[in-house]
Amino acid sequence: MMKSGAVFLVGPMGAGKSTIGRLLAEALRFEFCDVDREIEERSGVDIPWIFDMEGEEGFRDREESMLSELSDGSQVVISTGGGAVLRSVSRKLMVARGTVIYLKTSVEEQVRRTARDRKRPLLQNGDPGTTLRNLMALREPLYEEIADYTVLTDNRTPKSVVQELCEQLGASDLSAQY
Ligand SMILES: Nc1ncnc2c1ncn2[C@@H]1O[C@H](COP(=O)(O)OP(=O)(O)O)[C@@H](O)[C@H]1O
Ligand SMILES: O=C(O)C1=C[C@@H](OP(=O)(O)O)[C@@H](O)[C@H](O)C1
Ligand SMILES: [Mg+2]
Repeated sequence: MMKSGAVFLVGPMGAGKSTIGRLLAEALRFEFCDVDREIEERSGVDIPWIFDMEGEEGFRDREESMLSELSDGSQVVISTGGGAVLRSVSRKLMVARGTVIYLKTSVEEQVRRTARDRKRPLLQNGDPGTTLRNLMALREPLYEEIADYTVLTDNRTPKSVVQELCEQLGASDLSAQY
């Protein structure tokens, strides 16, 4: 069942957080926010630019404060970026403010889904498979630590993931219409 407050999607790059967040919000008739897109829209610069000019820690500062600002309400689905769980302040905030869903995805699938995208600075140097495997080793314990629900996304359409989420959240009537 859903706690009161927001619904947070966490998981690695390519898990489908941005895609599934939008669809889940439609199905639940909630608002939708993507932390990365909000940062870009409000600052007028893109994420690669922020990483270049301010470094990863500069981006993490922006991410932490945007997550806090966006999640101060209910009936909202919030898609985070893959590294949002790195800050303990953000992990505590998500646990306190709502329901956390971990979209679990194999590294092989993450590689396939991110292959054509040049907008993820952490994947622009070196072998993406190696990078994603190393990031998962560090981050998966953090996703697992805060998740209320874990859903596997390999070999599934976004629609089928959304359907399962609606059922887990106790909104299966809406997922049926959807
Ligand atoms: N369940 C899925 N099955 C197949 N492709 C998916 C699935 N979820 C997302 N995708 C695709 O993978 C890519 C990355 O998805 P995205 O939502 O940006 O992931 P994230 O926000 O977790 O990094 C997009 O091209 C999207 O269309
Ligand atoms: O894993 C990460 O550290 C990042 C993931 C990206 O979001 P997605 O997970 O939506 O790709 C974005 O926040 C930034 O490029 C950093
Ligand atoms: Mg995303």
